[in-house]
Amino acid sequence: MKAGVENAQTVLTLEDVTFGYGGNAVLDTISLAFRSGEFVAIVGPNGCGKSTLLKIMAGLLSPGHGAIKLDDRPVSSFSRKNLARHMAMLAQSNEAPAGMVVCDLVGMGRFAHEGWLSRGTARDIAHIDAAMQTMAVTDLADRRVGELSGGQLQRCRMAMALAQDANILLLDEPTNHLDLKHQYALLETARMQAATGRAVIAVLHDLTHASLFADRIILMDGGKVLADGAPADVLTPENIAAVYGIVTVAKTFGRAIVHLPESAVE
Ligand SMILES: Nc1ncnc2c1ncn2[C@@H]1O[C@H](COP(=O)(O)OP(=O)(O)OP(=O)(O)O)[C@@H](O)[C@H]1O
Repeated sequence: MKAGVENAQTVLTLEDVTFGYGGNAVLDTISLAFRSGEFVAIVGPNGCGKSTLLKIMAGLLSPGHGAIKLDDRPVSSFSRKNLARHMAMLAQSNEAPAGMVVCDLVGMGRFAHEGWLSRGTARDIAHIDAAMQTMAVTDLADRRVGELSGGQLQRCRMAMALAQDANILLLDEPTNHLDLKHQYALLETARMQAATGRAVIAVLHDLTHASLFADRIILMDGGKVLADGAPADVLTPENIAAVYGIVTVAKTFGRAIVHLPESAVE
């Protein structure tokens, strides 16, 4: 565990969660606990159930069996608005209202905090401004969403999630559409969010990024958790071969673990 999060508390738990779409089983008896102050990367091959797991955590899907608890209370017992005060999710889908201007899109992140008489308060505006600055989209504030590039939109959507000011951040492939600089900036932002005590749980495909930025990696395969722990313990060539079916050579650069195809290494 990182320095500074010794007092970390378990904020989200999954107990024996199973889920399937129709008759097709996707998640198989998954039990996990997430703590405040940790940045957890969920990795694994296409179709292994990562996004489904995130949607289950967010209460967007109900498990067939098992329980999901937020601060020891079933997620299903929270109203959507109350849940949004605790959890923000950056979904994989890039859909957003094309005619809306960026500052209003980011402002949608504040809906959980707004009451009938307290809409657009100074506090809301401060959170919106801070989130836009963090994601370097302030200069896009008056642009229409439909006119943005893919990367610009992704950064605005992340700003919306940050504006929500929730204790748990669920990020589904957050670096999608981003260039290298903005990929690193987003992952650094995610790490900083964890450093302030939030639980950050991100689905990532780039294992090097996961090793570089995450405190803990959950490796999934076929709807199950194959490994869960520190990056160096999870991202072994044995685990990569078992899950992705490729033979790799692992090189380390500081925290970063890079898996290169064995056939391409001299
Ligand atoms: N709405 C849906 N209806 C039916 N099947 C679905 C639905 N969404 C996902 N699936 C199936 O569930 C399985 C897990 O999908 P999921 O999106 O969770 O995987 P993933 O690990 O996030 O994949 P990727 O890395 O490709 O994004 C896949 O076989 C997928 O085809």
